[in-house]
Amino acid sequence: MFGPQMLIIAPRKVVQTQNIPQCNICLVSSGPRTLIFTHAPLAGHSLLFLSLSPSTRRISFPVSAVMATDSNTASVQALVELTHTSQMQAEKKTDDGKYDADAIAREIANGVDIEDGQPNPFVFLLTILVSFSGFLFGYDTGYVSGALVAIGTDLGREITSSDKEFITSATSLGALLGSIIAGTLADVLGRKWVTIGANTLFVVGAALQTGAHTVWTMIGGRFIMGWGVGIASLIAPLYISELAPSRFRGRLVILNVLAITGGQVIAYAIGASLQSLQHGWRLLVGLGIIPAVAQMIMFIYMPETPRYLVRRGQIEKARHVVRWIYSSRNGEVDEEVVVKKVKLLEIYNNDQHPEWSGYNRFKYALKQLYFVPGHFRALIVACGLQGIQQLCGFNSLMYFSATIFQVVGFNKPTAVSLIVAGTNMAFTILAFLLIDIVGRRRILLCTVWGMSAALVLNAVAFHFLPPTATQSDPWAIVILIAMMLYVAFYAAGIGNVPWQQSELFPIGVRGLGTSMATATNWGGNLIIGSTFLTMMDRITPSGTFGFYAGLCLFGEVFVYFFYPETSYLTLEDIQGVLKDGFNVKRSHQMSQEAKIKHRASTRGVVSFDSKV
Ligand SMILES: O[C@H]1[C@H](O)[C@@H](O)[C@H](O)[C@@H](O)[C@H]1O
Repeated sequence: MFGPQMLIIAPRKVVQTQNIPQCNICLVSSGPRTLIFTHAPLAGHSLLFLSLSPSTRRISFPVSAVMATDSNTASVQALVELTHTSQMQAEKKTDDGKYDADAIAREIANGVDIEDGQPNPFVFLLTILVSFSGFLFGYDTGYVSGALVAIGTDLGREITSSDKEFITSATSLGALLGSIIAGTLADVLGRKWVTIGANTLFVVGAALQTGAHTVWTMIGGRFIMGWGVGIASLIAPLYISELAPSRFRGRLVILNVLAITGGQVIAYAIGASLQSLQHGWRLLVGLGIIPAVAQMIMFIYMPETPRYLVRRGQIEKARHVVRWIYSSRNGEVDEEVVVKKVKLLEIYNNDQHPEWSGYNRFKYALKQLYFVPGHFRALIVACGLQGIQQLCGFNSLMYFSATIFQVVGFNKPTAVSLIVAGTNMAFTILAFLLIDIVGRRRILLCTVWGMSAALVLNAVAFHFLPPTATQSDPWAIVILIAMMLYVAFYAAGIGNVPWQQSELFPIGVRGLGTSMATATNWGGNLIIGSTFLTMMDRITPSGTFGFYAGLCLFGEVFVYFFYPETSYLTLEDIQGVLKDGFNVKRSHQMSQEAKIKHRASTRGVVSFDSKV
């Protein structure tokens, strides 16, 4: 039962208060949480408490004070409206003038987070459609190794090693540039139209390569396609995380990574099967046009994300999308809950300067990103994780595993590479199953050290590998096992967690912040892709893998000190966590609380916070 004895709640720190006499309410902000106190004496109890913390807004009780906090008037206004609705509900009286306990219970139940319900299958469908971008990212970065060995003299002459390097890195360079502008474009044009634009680049780039008869046309095609890859690699996780209910967000973002790794496996497999077909590589490249066109057409009918719509002041449209996302399987949805959800989005995502030009917005966001401590912390975490993902050296395997396995003495190096790509995909599925249950931080802490250990084993095995080794040499087998262990640890953790990057940034700087992080990813990719073979040559394979092992250890330390737990927290909660520090401990506690609450509420028990 719901009783006042459950309401022992006190804000730890009142940051700022402000009177809103006409509304008779009080908002008190304590760290990432905002508490609202309203004036509505309830059957002998003087306190009504409504916690608006995104993770705890499920309680409503009377209070006597009238104060408010928030320098943002629009936010306060939205909170005020929200409180009014709740207050009116809570004040329902029975015929004899007493407060209606059932009505109050209903109000409390109404306070149960919209996020606790089952999202509509439509969310999964949208995620799958968005993940076509991930597939294209994987396919287009994956097919190059197969295409390079099959091109022969089709580009007018025998291609040299440096041609190969240019053809490979043109995409990484294009992706780096594309990712730099993608975030700002997404903020100005919207997530949907930028995705459609990326598809156009995929199609133009692939068409150019398919019909290429010179090395430079091929490089040009790869470069244009690279812009599409860079933009898509940012937009897809951004779109998904702005759309997903918080407790599914991790998994839904991983669906996109699964599509990346799936695209890589398919590109490897098609590449291997078309190897003996004359001009087969043209078909391999051209096939990439099909998913790009399909996604382009489907995206015309896709909605924008509710957070973007709210930011643009399109509230009715935002409600419409929220209705879709949270309606039950038979299409029912509680309208009041929808209104509340959109109001909450307004509080955190409202655009304070709708009249600003794109340039002014960019300038303002840039300043905010670097000078608002919470935003800058988000940037450090997002870029740090993306840097670790690439500098751990994984893509040297993706791009050159066939070469490595050839050196080791395997007869069918391309087939062995397919094992690497397959392991990558299989363990991404494991991450998909575990991420929201285990948590992003814990999954990284458990896997990054494993990558380091596997790399050390690899380095040792290379050291003892005889120069004339064959695939039956024990050290060759150790190398294969070490590589697979390394890939498994990578795919279960750092291969996908950095793509959760959008959740770290508030909407005002989300586009720019994710751009910087994605550019860090592609910058790292470019560095690894263009130095790996030289490093193997200059400092030996053992030195190269030993170096990557050291970088992984550094990554483990970074995660330990700087990466807060974000699973089960709403995007708005996460930004609160980073406001006054990295708050690793607090985030862990909040995440646990949110998880427990979710479990309690899905079992029909309403749980209350005793600590705020
Ligand atoms: O998350 C992806 C995935 O791990 C891919 O396999 C890898 O090639 C990409 O670089 C990475 O961003």
